[in-house]
Amino acid sequence: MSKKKVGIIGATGYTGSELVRILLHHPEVEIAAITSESRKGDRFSDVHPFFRGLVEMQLVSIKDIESLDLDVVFLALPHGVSMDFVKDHAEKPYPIIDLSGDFRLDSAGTYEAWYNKDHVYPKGIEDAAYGIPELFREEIKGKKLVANPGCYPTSAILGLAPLVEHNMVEPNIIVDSKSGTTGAGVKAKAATHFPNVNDNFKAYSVKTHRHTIEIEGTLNKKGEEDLTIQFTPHLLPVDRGIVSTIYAKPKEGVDTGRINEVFRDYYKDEPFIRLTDQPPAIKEVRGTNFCDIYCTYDERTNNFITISAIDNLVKGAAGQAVQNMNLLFDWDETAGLGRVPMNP
Ligand SMILES: NC(=O)C1=CN([C@@H]2O[C@H](COP(=O)(O)OP(=O)(O)OC[C@H]3O[C@@H](n4cnc5c(N)ncnc54)[C@H](OP(=O)(O)O)[C@@H]3O)[C@@H](O)[C@H]2O)C=CC1
Ligand SMILES: CC(=O)N[C@@H](CCC(=O)OP(=O)(O)O)C(=O)O
Repeated sequence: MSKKKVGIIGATGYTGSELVRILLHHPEVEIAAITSESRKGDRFSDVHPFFRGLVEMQLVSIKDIESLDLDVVFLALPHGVSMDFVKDHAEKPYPIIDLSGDFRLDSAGTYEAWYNKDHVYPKGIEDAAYGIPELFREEIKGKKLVANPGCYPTSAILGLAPLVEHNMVEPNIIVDSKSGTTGAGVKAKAATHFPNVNDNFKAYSVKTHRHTIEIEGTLNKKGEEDLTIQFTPHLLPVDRGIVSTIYAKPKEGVDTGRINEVFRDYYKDEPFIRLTDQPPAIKEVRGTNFCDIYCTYDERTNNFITISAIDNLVKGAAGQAVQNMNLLFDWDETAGLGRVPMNP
């Protein structure tokens, strides 16, 4: 069987180059096009020198992909830009896996409220499946459009889903997350400038981060009552990795001693979820599609505590996108993703 042809749109950024890194060793695909508007005509390895001798192909413009007969397209574009692409290419035969936030929420109104931007293609929101395979495997299969989740939401949702789906927790939940700076993208900005991040640590977007609604909206599809998430992101002085620490009160009458059994059962056949007996570390998942989760109950404070760790560029973005592609094509879900974490 010939390999499927993949297009990667927006590959001068971090998730685009991470997609190339993963797909280079995927047994079922060949990379047919890598696009950039700002660097078209340059070699991919000129933009990302760590690919020298490995990927020497030329970057092309989005308008050049039409002649290539692609089988699947990944969008590694900023939100607000992806939706234009999806609108213009909705009738093409290939499925699109969008890494931006443009199709993750439940309506154009919700999007406009949290992103301060008009949505140009609300039909895409109706058509898209939310791409966390562990929770929405059946909905993702056969879709033309997958809304790949945000990095913080991936870590929070996977750390909470078993408790929410088993109706074990009160609806007010605290999610306290810390991310490496690649989460902010490749463009230079003051917030991620070396002296502002190095040897430093701070919270940002308190009460207002757009991932709050993504976490709430997604978990509400799984639970019996609507949740309110107090989500606070923090910036870590590391390049990649996210740890989320989650606090939830058990519902009256819940058998709190069952928490480990509930998580074990919920994730029993999941190749990328590893339940840990101590709090996980970002270096234990670095470069991989794993989400490591620790869960416990604190009798003194009457809190469930779960702690999850992912690599924001892999399970939080490109790796999960490849996992979604594997589902769409009915391939082994782990194809191309079998890596050992890079530690130290
Ligand atoms: N970084 C992360 O950890 C995660 C990111 N995401 C999402 O994935 C998408 C890609 O993220 P990431 O790779 O970090 O982003 P980057 O900012 O690193 O890269 C975005 C790419 O999009 C292209 N682009 C096209 N049009 C525009 C435009 N108008 N403004 C800016 N860039 C443009 C650029 O390439 P060129 O101009 O050369 O064509 C650029 O390389 C985003 O929507 C992000 O929110 C999701 C989960 C995690
Ligand atoms: C550290 C950092 O800045 N992280 C980004 C989130 C990255 C991500 O997942 O973004 P999307 O939902 O836009 O895809 C932020 O807080 O905006």
